[in-house]
Amino acid sequence: MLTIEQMVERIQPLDAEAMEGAQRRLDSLTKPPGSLGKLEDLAKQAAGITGEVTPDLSRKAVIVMAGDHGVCEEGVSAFPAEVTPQMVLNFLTGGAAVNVLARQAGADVICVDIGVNAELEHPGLEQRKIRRGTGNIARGPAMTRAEAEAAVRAGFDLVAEQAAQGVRVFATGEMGIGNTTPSAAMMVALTGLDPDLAVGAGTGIDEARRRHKVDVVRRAVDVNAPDASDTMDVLAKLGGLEIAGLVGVILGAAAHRCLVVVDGFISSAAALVAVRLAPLALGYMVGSHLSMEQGHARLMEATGLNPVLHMDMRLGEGTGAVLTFHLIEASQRILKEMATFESAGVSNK
Ligand SMILES: O=C(O)c1ccc[n+]([C@@H]2O[C@H](COP(=O)([O-])O)[C@@H](O)[C@H]2O)c1
Ligand SMILES: Cc1cc2nc[nH]c2cc1C
Repeated sequence: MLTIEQMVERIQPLDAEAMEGAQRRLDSLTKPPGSLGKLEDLAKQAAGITGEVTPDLSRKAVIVMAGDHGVCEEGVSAFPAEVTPQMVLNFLTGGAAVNVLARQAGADVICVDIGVNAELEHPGLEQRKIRRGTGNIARGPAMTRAEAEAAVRAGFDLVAEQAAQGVRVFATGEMGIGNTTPSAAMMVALTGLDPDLAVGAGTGIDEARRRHKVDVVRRAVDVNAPDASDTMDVLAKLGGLEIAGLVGVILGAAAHRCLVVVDGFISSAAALVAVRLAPLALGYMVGSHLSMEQGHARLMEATGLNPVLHMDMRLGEGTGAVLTFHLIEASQRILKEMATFESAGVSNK
């Protein structure tokens, strides 16, 4: 059983030699140097991550972590908490948005019950429940430190299993009614940002309810008084089980030299925790889209991620990250299929 420190120690810097090889290959292709912009960055990053200039990135998976939130009793979401287990069944029968987009991208959907407040049974469900939902963060801690560590470990171990089966590209997905509240609370605790700028409309609350949610976030940070220099303390006191699970997914992907595409607001809160625990993990992450959730741009900036897509989405589930799989595939095809100046007989300057 790995400790958080042992997971972090397994993360190595990107392979500079492979990145230089990818740069040389890109510069030999029939285009002005750098003219494919972020597609070139993605190709170089994939080389640095895998250690190969033209890696096999055909196996892709989105890991959808599901968990419930005690803070829902404060009236912070536009939807009732029952939607979390209901949507888990929808993921398992293939009817959710992420299922559709993953089918199109040729990616597996792995649905994980890490903290749903219901007993769920389905042959396709990854059962890794730590507890049935978190405590209400407006009144006390979300979970114990041991529970937070167990949830991180669950995500790390799942990625280890998938990487052993050949998956090289992961997307972070989540489902949890109420989870924009703990995400905003963690962001406030870790960055010192004004809660009014971190709290957004989530599933679609009106401005009066958003102001109430700002107050709930303020109370959560005051009541729990997490130590901002102790990232696991912030995660345990203010986080969520699916958020902690995604921290493990990100650390696991980095430790196993896989790409991990970070989805929207909640996934980015997990990414911020992951970079605070393991700064080297940032090199393994790919920013996907800029969510409509207020605070996402600042959260990505605090994490060091850049969004490649601006699609006005705010669904979660990993939908924006799975869309970004197409751009990763595009960058690989450029590396592998374009003619070189030499092969095509095109003058290079
Ligand atoms: O990914 C995002 O940027 C995002 C923004 C707003 C809402 N969500 C999703 O909506 C749920 C959380 O919203 P809420 O209002 O219940 O806190 C949860 O299931 C998330 O997957 C996701
Ligand atoms: C229906 C529904 C689907 C979702 N998927 C992710 N968060 C969600 C929230 C709701 C309410």
